[in-house]
Order: sequence, then structure tokens, then C-alpha cells
Amino acid sequence: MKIMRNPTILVIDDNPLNIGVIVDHLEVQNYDVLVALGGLEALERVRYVTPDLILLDVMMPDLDGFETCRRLKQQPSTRDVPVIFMTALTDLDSKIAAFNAGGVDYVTKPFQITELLARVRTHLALHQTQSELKDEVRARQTIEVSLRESELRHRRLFETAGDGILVFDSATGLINDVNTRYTDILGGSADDLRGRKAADVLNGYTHGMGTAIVDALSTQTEARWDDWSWQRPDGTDVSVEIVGATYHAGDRLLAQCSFRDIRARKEAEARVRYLALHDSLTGLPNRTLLMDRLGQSMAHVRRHQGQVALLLLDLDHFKHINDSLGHLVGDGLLEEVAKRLRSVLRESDTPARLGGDEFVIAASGISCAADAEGLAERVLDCFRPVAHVLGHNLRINASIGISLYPGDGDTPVALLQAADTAMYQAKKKGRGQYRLFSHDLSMAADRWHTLSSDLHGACERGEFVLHYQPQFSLDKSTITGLEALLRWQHPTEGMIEPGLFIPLLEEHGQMVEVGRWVLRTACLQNAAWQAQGLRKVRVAVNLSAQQFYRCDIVGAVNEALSESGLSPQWLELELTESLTLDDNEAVLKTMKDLKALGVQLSLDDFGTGWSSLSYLKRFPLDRIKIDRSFVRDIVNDASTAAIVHSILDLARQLGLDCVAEGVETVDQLDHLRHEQCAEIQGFLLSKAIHPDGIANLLMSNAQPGREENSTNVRRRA
Ligand SMILES: Nc1nc2c(ncn2[C@@H]2O[C@@H]3COP(=O)(O)O[C@H]4[C@@H](O)[C@H](n5cnc6c(=O)[nH]c(N)nc65)O[C@@H]4COP(=O)(O)O[C@H]3[C@H]2O)c(=O)[nH]1
Repeated sequence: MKIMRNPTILVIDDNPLNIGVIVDHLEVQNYDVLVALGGLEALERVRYVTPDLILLDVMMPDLDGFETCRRLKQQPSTRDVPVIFMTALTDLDSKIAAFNAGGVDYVTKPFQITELLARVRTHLALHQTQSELKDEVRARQTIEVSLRESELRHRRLFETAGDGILVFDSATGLINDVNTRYTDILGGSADDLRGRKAADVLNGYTHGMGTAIVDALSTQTEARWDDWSWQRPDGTDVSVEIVGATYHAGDRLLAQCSFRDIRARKEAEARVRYLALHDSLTGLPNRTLLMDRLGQSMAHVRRHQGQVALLLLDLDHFKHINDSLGHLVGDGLLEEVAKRLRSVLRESDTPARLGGDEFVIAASGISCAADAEGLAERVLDCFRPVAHVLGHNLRINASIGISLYPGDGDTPVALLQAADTAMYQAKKKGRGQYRLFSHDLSMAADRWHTLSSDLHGACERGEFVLHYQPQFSLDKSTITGLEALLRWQHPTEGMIEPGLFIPLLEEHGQMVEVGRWVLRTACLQNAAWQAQGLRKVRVAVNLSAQQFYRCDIVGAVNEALSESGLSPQWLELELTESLTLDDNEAVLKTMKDLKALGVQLSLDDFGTGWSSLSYLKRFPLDRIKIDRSFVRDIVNDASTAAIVHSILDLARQLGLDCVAEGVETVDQLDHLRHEQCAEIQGFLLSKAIHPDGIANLLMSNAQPGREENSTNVRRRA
């Protein structure tokens, strides 16, 4: 230990005169001096200060010098402090006893002070050298221990590292070491690899890469290679990220390469990318990916000519399926749709799901509009077979809007908007239709959007009216019923047909409220006609699916009947075939509850619907209405005529009445008469007319003559 301060010397003597002389001389030599007048006092002193040297008298009354020295040597703090005895005892035994007690020197009194000072200097120097030596040994031992620990730590880190590590000598290029993780990731065995050329080994995974790594690390201290696909000796692939660095180990320059297995990260990245770009339910591309691909296809067409078609599909009645059969069935149907779409598309076509029941196909490689129409037909065809979803037989129907690039929009968004416009028009044509976009449609779409906002509050503002279309018995030619048909008296657009605004009401969730108004108004009107003494006929009111499922329809009917005082037998509720597709107990119960009120139930649009006729037997129906699409073709198409014949036959067997809708020509009427259809409804006899006109009709109780309605009669060629 190097003493930077003045050395401290403890003088222990019971004779103050001796002490005085020694202290004076020591202080002149710049020593710091402590004194103790006996052994016990000395031992007490050294508890607080550790001197660098002790001068110790032997003969002292409390504790003699030998015992004092022994005790000092027992204490860790003073064990190494050199002790010089000063005594008048000159015998050999005393000297030996002094050395045995731990003293380093022995001065006999009387002594020359210069001799004492010389001995003090010598022992201080000796002691200092010894201390330094000890410190050095201790430091070396500490370094060795920490080196050993560091080596162990390094080894442990090396072996437990998450990355594979290969170390090679920069000068020779020979592999120095590899850890276990390296062999896990890249194969091989550590014993085989050590001593081989790093470049050769690494070139084995991918040609030339090993040489590149070794070369790079011979000129750079650090290098990095992201995302490399390598092949292991067993032929399997691995993706690695490589970080290389050099370091000096003694006189050698070593290069260390870490190999990180990034397969899991790449898979996770791919998964995230997939989820961000695909619809999780169907696995089809989502809007983002579609727009991207569409943009690419449009750019390709700009450079190389050709056309891109965008087909926007909206499933008919999907909301209704979701509402009535539940989301699981709805989801199952969407998956089935995706499956079928994939089955009819080519590699170059991108099917996508935008959300809800909206699907899109971006088709490149189209050379004309007819190609796009052909694709739309293929899609509609693929939907034809009944879909079996969770025990339900469902018919998939879609409306398709088609837009083309170039022509219908310059950006993916504009093209999608055009397809959307065309799709709404297709929907208006009826189920399972497609329509090409045209700029006229765009104007219609604008109108559609204006109407959509005008519709809010139309009911409260009293803008709705009911017109009534009479139904006639064939044999007696008398009015048997009146179908209430909703009209919207728009303040600026005039009278608007329901085909245009009912889908909007349904979309906005307003159909329940408006439907309630229709029920009330029709009942009040019929009761009023009856109160005027006019002939009693039933009034038929259409029920929408929303009314059926989203409100207490039985309560609403009951309320309308009570408020109007109309006897229930004069109210008929028209259910659409799609509404009854859910052949379940809840629907059956609602129908039975309605029947229990005493009203009549009819099935509208019969024949166009979803599948099974089995519900005809199960449901408490009074009447079926043969859809006008059958009536339209009844004269010219033998198979349609056969279907109508069968429907009428079936109805007779089940004891149901039949109304043929949409009778427009005399030939159709004659055919239906021949088939003994009980009742007819159609433009041939009367359009839906204002309640005042109906009152006149009922008053005369006559069928409007065919001649009177000649404008309505359109003979089919
Ligand atoms: N081409 C042709 N058409 C004929 C002929 N005879 C009648 N029609 C039309 O066929 C539709 C018959 O009503 P729907 O099938 O129940 O079809 C109705 C019904 O589904 C719905 N609808 C009308 N009013 C209401 C209502 O108050 N509530 C509900 N939920 N739906 C309604 O709107 C649909 C369309 O109603 P409208 O436009 O009034 O169209 C009426 C009627 O004007 C014909 O000889 N030839």
C-alpha cells in the first residue's frame, strides 16, 4: 500500500520522558505521532487509528510489551503493522520472546536516536514494499477470478444465445467455434465445423454468400445481411438474418457471425399482412387489397390496352336471412358464396368481399362489355344450386352491377361507385339480375340519393298514400279483394312507386313504422267503405320481413283492427315467399297467432322463392298468389304453363285459394280461366287506383270493362 500522507507512528511507553524524546525526534522527521502510556491504552487507541508502525516498550505495569504485541497481532487491523521493541532487556530470551510475539525489530535502551530513526525508516519502507506486493498479488488473484468468471459467462452466453454464432479467424478464414444454436438453425455438428473454411461452409447454404460474408468481414468491422433464404444440409429451408462483426482476441482478429432464425417473424409478418388485406370470414381479399389490385389492373390497361371490369354483387335478402336464421347461418352463406365465386373465376380475376353481403370481382383480360356480361351470367349460374347451410336449404340470389375501365370511371373509387349505381339498378329489376353501368344510371343514382334523404320524416309529413288494386273472381267477375299498395306523394317529384322507395325504407329501418301506418290506414279505409254501405271485400296488406321479425306484428295487427273496428275476416296479410323461408317454429307460431286473430293469410310472389313447397302444408295459409313472372309467360312458354298448372293443382289439393297476379292480356286471362284459377289481378282489369275510384267501383260493384281500361290492355305478340 502506498502511503501518500505522513506515516503515523504509535509510541507505547509508560515513561513520559522516553516518550517526549522520541516524539520530538519523530516529529522533526515529519512523522505523525500517537502516544500511549501502556498496553491497554494502546489497544484502545488502535481501535480508532491504524498506525503505520509501532514503537513498543517491553516493561510496562498494566500489560507488558510482549502481550501487547501478541494482542495487536491478533487484530486484523494491526496484524501487519510492524512493531519495533524498545527495551532495556538485553538477554537473548527477551529478544526471542519479542520476535515470537510478532515484533520485527528490537532496540535496546539506551539507544542512539539516529539508530532508532534509521530502523523506523527501514521498517516503514519494508512494510510499504510488502504491502504493495500483497496488493499486487491480491489484484492478480482478483483479475484471474474475474477472467475465469468472464470466460464462464461468455461461454454460457455463447451456448445459450438465441442466435446461431459462428466465429472464424479473419486471417486464415478457418472456423474457430460454433454454438449449439448455430447447428440447430443451420445443421451440421460443431466438431465437424471447427477448423473448416468458413467461406466453404457458408457457401454450402447458398452459393457465393459465404465468400461474400468472409470478404466483407476482412475489410469491415461490421456488416449485416437481412432476410436470406438458405437451404440446410438436410434440404429444408430457413430464413436468416446475419450480423457480422470483428474483434481482437490477443494478437488474432476474429470475425463473429450471428445467424437469427427469422422464420417465425416472417410468418407473423405474413399473417399480419394477410389479415390487413383479407376478409377474415371468407379469406377473400378485402377492400384495401381489391383497390390496390384494381389500380394495378387499370394501370396495366392504360399501357397495354384492353379493359377491366368491376362486378359488384349484393346478395338479395341477405339481411333477412341474418335476421331470421341468425348470424351463423348468414356467415355460412357468405362462405358458400365466396367458395362458389372462386370456382368460376380465372387466375387473373380478383374476388373480394367489401363487408356485409357485398362482394366484388375485378376482372382483367376483358375485351368488351359482353365478356363482363358473360362473367356476370357465370356468377349468377354458379349461385343457382341450392346452398345447404347448417341444416337450411338456401337459395343464393345476387344483383350485379358492372362498370368498365376505361369508360365508367378513372379511378378505382369512381369505378366502384359506377358499379354500385349499376347494382342498385339491377336490384330494382328484381332478383338475380345484372346491369351494366351507363351515365344515365348515374343520374338515376343521384336521384336515388336525393330521394333517400327526402324519405326521412315522409310518414310524419303525411306524404304516403295507399292505392288499391282490385282482385276479381273469374266466375262471377266481381271484386273479391283490394290489394293496398303504398305510394309516396313526393312534394316535387310527384307520385313515386314503391319499387323505388321501399328498399330505401328497409335500408333505413323505417319499414316497421311505415308498415304500421299502412296497416292502420288500410283497415280504417276498409271500415269506412263498409260504413258507407259499400260491398264488403277483404283488403290485402303486404308485410315486409322487417315488420315480421322486428316488431310485434300480432300486436300491430290487433291494434289496427281495434282502432278501425274492421272485422278481421276482411283483412288479408300478404307474406312474401322469402319471408317464410325460415320454416321454423317461431315463424309458424307468429302465423298461427295472426290466424287466431281471424285475419286471412296469403303467400305473395309464389313460385319465385326459395325452395321447398313443404311449408304450404305446414303454414296456416288461405291463399297463394301466383307471381306475375309466371303469368307473363303462361301463354308462350309451355313449361311455365305446366308450372302454373301444377301450382293450381297443388293449391286445390291443399284447399287453398289462388290469385294470379299481373294479368295483362286477354290470352292470359283466357288461359287462367281455362285453368280454373279462382281470382285474378292485373292491369288488364285495373291498375292500383286512388281510394275515391275504389269507392265508385265498389258502389257499382262492377268489373271495369275491358274497353274502359283498354289503355291497360297489352296483348302479347
Ligand atoms: N307489370 C304489371 N304489374 C302489375 C300488374 N298488376 C299489378 N301489378 C303490380 O304488381 C305489384 C303487386 O304487388 P306486390 O307483388 O305485392 O309487390 C309490391 C310489394 O312487394 C311492395 N309494396 C307495395 N306496397 C307495399 C306496402 O304497403 N308494404 C310492403 N311491405 N310492401 C309493399 O311493392 C311492390 C310493388 O308494388 P307496385 O309497384 O304497387 O306494384 C304492384 C302492382 O302495381 C300487371 O298486370 N302488370
